[in-house]
Amino acid sequence: MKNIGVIVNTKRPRAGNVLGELRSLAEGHGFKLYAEDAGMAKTLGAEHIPVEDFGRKVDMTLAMGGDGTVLYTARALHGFDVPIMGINLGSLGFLTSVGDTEMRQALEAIATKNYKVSTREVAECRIFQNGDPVGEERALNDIVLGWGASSRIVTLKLSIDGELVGSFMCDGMMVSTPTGSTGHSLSAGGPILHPGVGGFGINVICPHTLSSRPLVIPNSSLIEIEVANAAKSLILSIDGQDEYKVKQGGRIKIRKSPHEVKFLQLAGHSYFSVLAKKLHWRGSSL
Ligand SMILES: NC(=O)c1ccc[n+]([C@@H]2O[C@H](COP(=O)([O-])OP(=O)(O)OC[C@H]3O[C@@H](n4cnc5c(N)ncnc54)[C@H](O)[C@@H]3O)[C@@H](O)[C@H]2O)c1
Ligand SMILES: Nc1ncnc2c1ncn2[C@@H]1O[C@H](COP(=O)(O)OP(=O)(O)OP(=O)(O)O)[C@@H](O)[C@H]1O
Repeated sequence: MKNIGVIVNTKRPRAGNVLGELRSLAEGHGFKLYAEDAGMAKTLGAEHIPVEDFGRKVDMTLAMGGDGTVLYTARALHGFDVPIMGINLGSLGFLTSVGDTEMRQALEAIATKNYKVSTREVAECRIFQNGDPVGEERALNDIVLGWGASSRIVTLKLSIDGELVGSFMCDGMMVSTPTGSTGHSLSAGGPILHPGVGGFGINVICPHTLSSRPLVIPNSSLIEIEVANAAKSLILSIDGQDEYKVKQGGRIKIRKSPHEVKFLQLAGHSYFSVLAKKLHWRGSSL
C-alpha cells in the first residue's frame, strides 16, 4: 500500500500534534498521502483531492478523530474497496484501531502488511413517504427512527420479510449492524453483536408494553418499519451523520448492503479487550 488517504477531524485538539509525525513517518516509508482538506494537504505534504476521488486514487485511508470520524470516512468511501484504519484523537474511539501515540506502529504495520482485516457489514436503507421514494442511505452503525418535535407517543409497525412482527406504541425504533451494536443500541439495552456475526439488531425505544425485547435477525432479512400513527414528524438518523423527517405514512426498508467496510487493525488487536477497556465490559469481580 503506497497511496494513503487522510481524513482528519481538525476540530479535535490533538489533531495538530500528530500531523508532523504522520508526515515524516509517511516520507520515511515512501508513502504518498492524499487529503481532502487543502490546509491539511499543505501540512502533510499531501496531494489535495476531493474525497470522491479517494476511491480511485488511494489504497487505504487513515481516519483520524473519534468514532464519528470513522463513520464519516466510511460514508465518504462507500462503494469503494478502500480499507480504513482509525487513529483515535477522540474520547472513546471504539471503532478506531490505534491510539494517537501508536502512529509509528500503525505506519510500520501498513508498510510491512502486518495487520488484521476486520470486515464490517453495512445496512442500506430506503425511505418512502406516502409510497414515494425520498432517499437512500447506508449505515455502518445504525438507522434510528425517533425523537421529533414533541413527546407524543407514536405507533410503528415492524415487518420482516413481509410478515408483520408487531405494532408498537413507543418513542421509536432502531436497527443496528453488528458494528453499531456497541453504539446507540447498547444504550437502548440491545445485545452486543460480535462484528463476525451476520445479522441486524432491532430495538424498540421505550415500547409501552412489558413484553418487548431486542431482536437479532439474519442479515438476509428485509426489515420494514411503517409510521402507522404519529402526530409529529419523526427524525430518521443514519449513523448520526444524516437526517430525514418522516411523517405518518412514512416507511423505511432496510437490508444488508452488497458493500462492506474493512477496518485495518494492528496484529495484536483484540475485540474483547477493546470491549473491556473502552466499554468496561467485564465478568464477576470475585
Ligand atoms: N444514546 C446513545 O448512546 C447515542 C445517541 C446518539 C448517537 N449514538 C451513537 O453515535 C453514533 C454517531 O452519532 P452522533 O454523531 O450523533 O454521535 P457521536 O459521534 O457524538 O457518538 C456518540 C457516542 O457513541 C460512541 N459510538 C459511536 N459509534 C459507536 C460504536 N459503534 N461502538 C461504540 N461506541 C460508539 C461515540 O464514540 C460517542 O461517544 C450513532 O451511530 C449512534 O450509534 C449513541
Ligand atoms: N474530516 C471530517 N470532515 C467533516 N466532518 C467530520 C470529519 N470528521 C468528523 N466529522 C464529523 O464530526 C463528528 C464528530 O466526530 P468525532 O469523531 O471527532 O467525535 P465523536 O463521534 O464524538 O467520537 P468519540 O466519542 O470517539 O470521540 C462526526 O459525527 C462527523 O459528522
